[in-house]
Amino acid sequence: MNQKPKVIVSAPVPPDLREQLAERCEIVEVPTGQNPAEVLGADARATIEGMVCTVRTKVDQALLDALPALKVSSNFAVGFDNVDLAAATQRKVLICNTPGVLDGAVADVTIGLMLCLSRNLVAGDAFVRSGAWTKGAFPLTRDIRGKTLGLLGMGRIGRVVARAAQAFDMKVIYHNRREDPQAEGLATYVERDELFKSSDVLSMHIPLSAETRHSIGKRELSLMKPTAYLINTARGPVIDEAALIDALRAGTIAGAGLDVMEQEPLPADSPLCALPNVVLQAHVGSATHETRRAMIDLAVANLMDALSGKTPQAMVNPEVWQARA
Ligand SMILES: O=CC(=O)O
Repeated sequence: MNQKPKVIVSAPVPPDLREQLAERCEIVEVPTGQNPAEVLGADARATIEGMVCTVRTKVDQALLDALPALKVSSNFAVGFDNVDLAAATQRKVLICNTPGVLDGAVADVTIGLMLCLSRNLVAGDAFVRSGAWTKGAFPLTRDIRGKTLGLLGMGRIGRVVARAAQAFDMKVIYHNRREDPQAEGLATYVERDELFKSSDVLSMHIPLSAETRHSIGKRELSLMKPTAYLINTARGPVIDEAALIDALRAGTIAGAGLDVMEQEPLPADSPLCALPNVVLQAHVGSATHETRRAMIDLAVANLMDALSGKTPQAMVNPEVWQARA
């Protein structure tokens, strides 16, 4: 009888799914976010063929060196900025992720942040609770209806946000590396600077990479309208946070809604926490019971498929798979 392949589980896999995985693989537990190279001894690591992990696991050169038999690493996330993709591809380690199943949940948080900012809903809650309402009316806010929503990045999530914005009668514009035929009828392509200049609400839907890190800085922020809001549900480091804090303090832009930051978890002494024109969330774009279940189902299916020779549904570096065939 063939031995079951050994896999690291370093993600919240629910018991029923864990049972299915255990029928096909030998599970080696690594607490979520801990480095398998530090948790496991060299003997245990030597025969690991697969891994399912969160973005808190850095799949870098050092970890790849520590897992010499690794064939597949399956991210419990759509983002894969935790992975040194060039190193993984060079070592023929297949990287999988969870696109598609979280688009609606992330889009919902994007729209939620937009409404919180434009209608000042978070401050409104505090206003009522504190009794301030008994002393006077809450200040007027701003409509989003008829305004322009700009999307930087027009992938799956951007398209769901664009569709949702139609229900608010918003004009949607976008900028991508190239014009996207799938955006036709949903949003109008504009040049990058035009996106910053024309948006009343500007939302980030780009992945984090060497190219996009700090790609929104002082220059981009200075192009924006002083009445505009910036929303980030993608990855914190795509924005130069120091420049954003300066812009928020100076009133270069009206406010920001951030589900992601440069440092996560965000410490309470971050200047962001002291800014009244910011709405913060704890990186919860995909954090619903339904969506997280769909994500872990897909992440584990990707892992089991890759180890059993079946083409996984979602591969980040499919060239590794093709080269194996
Ligand atoms: O941030 C969440 C993800 O990348 O899935």
